[in-house]
Amino acid sequence: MNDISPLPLCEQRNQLRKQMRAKRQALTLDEQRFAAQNIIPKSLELIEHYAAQHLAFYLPFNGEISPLPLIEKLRSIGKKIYLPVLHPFSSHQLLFLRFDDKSDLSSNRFGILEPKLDVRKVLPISELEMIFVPLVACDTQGNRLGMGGGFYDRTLSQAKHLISVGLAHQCQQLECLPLESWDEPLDYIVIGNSI
Ligand SMILES: Nc1nc2c(c(=O)[nH]1)N(C=O)[C@@H](CNc1ccc(C(=O)N[C@@H](CCC(=O)O)C(=O)O)cc1)CN2
Ligand SMILES: Nc1ncnc2c1ncn2[C@@H]1O[C@H](COP(=O)(O)OP(=O)(O)OP(=O)(O)O)[C@@H](O)[C@H]1O
Repeated sequence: MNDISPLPLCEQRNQLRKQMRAKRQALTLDEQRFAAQNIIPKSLELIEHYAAQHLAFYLPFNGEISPLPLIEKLRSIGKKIYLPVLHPFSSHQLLFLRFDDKSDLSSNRFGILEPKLDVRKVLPISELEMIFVPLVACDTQGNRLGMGGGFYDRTLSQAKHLISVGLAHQCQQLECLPLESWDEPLDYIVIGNSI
């Protein structure tokens, strides 16, 4: 007998993750460069709209859209930039550390660069104003599928004051994502259009 039962939700999400990770990794260097520039005007508009000074970003890996040209621009106009660091004791929690010219970086257990842990550089999350998040896929309602660790869902559920902005390649946006009860929708998604 054929099994026609639908895949469990977590399996559907894992399959989608795999497909969507492959799509962003297939982008060419030129497409990546174009997209990283393309997100700048809309992101600046949002930041100025909220007059935000303390902004969290991420360092790109695995084909994620790069916020680095945007970060450079923001630093040149005096904004304070923070990056996520895996919490050393509290599993699946993130700390946010100041990122400036003097930041020492090292790879975390996923191979993502992050500032070396230094308690003097940690910003309490209550003082962050906006958070720009990476994603594997998003939908037109602002829902997000990430790498599967639940790091950003936990952060967003603990900091309701944060204005959250997803950064995505065009090929990462779908009509509708399969959602779980703990998923935290984003306030905005900025799409980096392709060439
Ligand atoms: N650039 C960036 N930084 C980020 C995130 C992110 O998605 N992008 N995160 C967002 O949460 C956190 C890290 N979360 C991650 C969760 C899973 C994997 C990952 O590669 N998982 C592998 C299994 C690897 C293993 O278990 O060792 C996989 O799924 O293939 C990477 C990052 C914090 N920093
Ligand atoms: N607010 C929360 N509190 C506790 N556990 C949570 C919370 N949010 C998510 N989780 C747990 O995290 C795990 C992964 O969640 P999910 O697959 O949605 O991660 P993701 O959003 O893709 O990952 P990430 O945010 O790290 O990119 C799930 O097992 C879920 O139960």
